[in-house]
Amino acid sequence: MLKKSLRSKYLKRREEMSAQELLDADLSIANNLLQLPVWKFSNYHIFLSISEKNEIDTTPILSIIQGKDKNIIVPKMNENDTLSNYLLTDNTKLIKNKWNVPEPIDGIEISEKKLDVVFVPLLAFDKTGHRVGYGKGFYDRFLSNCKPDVIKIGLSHFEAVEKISDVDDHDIALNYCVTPTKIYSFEAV
Ligand SMILES: Nc1nc2c(c(=O)[nH]1)N(C=O)[C@@H](CNc1ccc(C(=O)N[C@@H](CCC(=O)O)C(=O)O)cc1)CN2
Ligand SMILES: Nc1ncnc2c1ncn2[C@@H]1O[C@H](COP(=O)(O)OP(=O)(O)OP(=O)(O)O)[C@@H](O)[C@H]1O
Repeated sequence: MLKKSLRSKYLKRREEMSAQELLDADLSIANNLLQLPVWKFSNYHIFLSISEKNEIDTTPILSIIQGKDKNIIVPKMNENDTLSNYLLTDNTKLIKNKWNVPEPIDGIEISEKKLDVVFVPLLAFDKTGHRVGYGKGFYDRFLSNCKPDVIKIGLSHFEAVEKISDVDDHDIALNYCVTPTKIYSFEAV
């Protein structure tokens, strides 16, 4: 399927989820993440959710990472469709930007090269680990600046589609994708 049709199909599926379904999904995903072999590192990058768009609420995952005493780094959108990344501390003030993404106002900026694990938002993904987002290429651009062995973990409400047919050279595949019921590992692909 083409990215454009996947985008509209999965935005709609998400809109149709009930509050209880969303809550269950968030907790199951956080719980499944504990099984991944990714917890020995220091620097974990995670998006803060757009609740208005029924995104996976990353709050339970934040608690897990905090509980493990790791550094948490969160993105801030720039005008030119790039991301800057800031350390999340007790003092970090978060404000929703015009797309309803909670973001730090300022703080300690962290280089992409320091990140060990990145949790990636998505609308749909396929069996080879390619993903579709909102379509501005933020994450493809950001991931291309991370170190080559950064671990990329997609978080998805829904299971994999067979194939995204218009994958291009910019698209960076995930290492894992976690859904409420399954852990996909793309290491061998
Ligand atoms: N929580 C969260 N943070 C994230 C992402 C994400 O998917 N989720 N992103 C993942 O990449 C980036 C933000 N991506 C975005 C891409 C497009 C639009 C946007 O333009 N939205 C319009 C509809 C589309 C349009 O008009 O072109 C809108 O909401 O009105 C907003 C954010 C960075 N931070
Ligand atoms: N590394 C990059 N450098 C320059 N342009 C890029 C890069 N990655 C992606 N793009 C451009 O960004 C646009 C959107 O890409 P794509 O459709 O893959 O977005 P997406 O992955 O769905 O969105 P997002 O990453 O924001 O969730 C495309 O025109 C693509 O060419």
